[in-house]
Amino acid sequence: MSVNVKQLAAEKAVEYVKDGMKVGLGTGSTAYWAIRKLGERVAEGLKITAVATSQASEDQARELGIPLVGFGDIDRLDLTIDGADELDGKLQLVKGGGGALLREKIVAMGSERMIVVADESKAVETLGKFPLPVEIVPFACEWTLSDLAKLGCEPVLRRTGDELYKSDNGNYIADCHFGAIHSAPELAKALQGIPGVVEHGLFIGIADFAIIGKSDGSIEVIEGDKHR
Ligand SMILES: O=C[C@H](O)[C@H](O)[C@H](O)COP(=O)(O)O
Repeated sequence: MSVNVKQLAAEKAVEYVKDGMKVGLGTGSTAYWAIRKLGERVAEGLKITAVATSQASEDQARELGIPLVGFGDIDRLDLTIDGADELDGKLQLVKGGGGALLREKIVAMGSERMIVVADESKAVETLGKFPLPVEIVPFACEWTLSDLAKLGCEPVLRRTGDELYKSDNGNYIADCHFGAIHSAPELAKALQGIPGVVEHGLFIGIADFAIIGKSDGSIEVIEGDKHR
């Protein structure tokens, strides 16, 4: 029987959730399994409150009866569990394949701890094979795309069918094909200098550790280089 590596990693991470915790719910096909498991534990009596990083995760949590709170009702979270599109040995991440990077970054940075859950295909030596998602405002997006291209990438506006994709925040996502990213901090700084950029999918020094599910049924833990 083949192992569901995403489920394996996600369910391991949920073991870190304890009674009374305020939890950030990630987005994507791996976070989905974490939310599902949390729903089971809540049904068994686990007492937590949660915030979600996307409409999809919020809907899933609500269906499962996970108690959701507004951001005005809490200041910080204890733990966020979220997926990643790529992660390297320093636990620098590329996120945003599902378009949720802005909310994910707000939630992860407002958490005492962030656990990344992923399958082994996400662990890479050098970031950049997965095009870096960058959330940009629709206003003057052509200029923003041209500023992004000057950083050495080919930016492509994400689409859903014939329509331009819009994030939960009403913004566009530019998928930026940089190739190998040799200095993520330098690139992050340059991206932050572009006025039309709302946020980018590089998560540096944010995650505490990653739980990687492997097809042989084992898990690997990668410790982060957290400096926040
Ligand atoms: O915007 C989406 C998120 O950053 C996801 O956590 C990321 O794309 C990984 O998703 P998945 O677990 O589906 O590969």
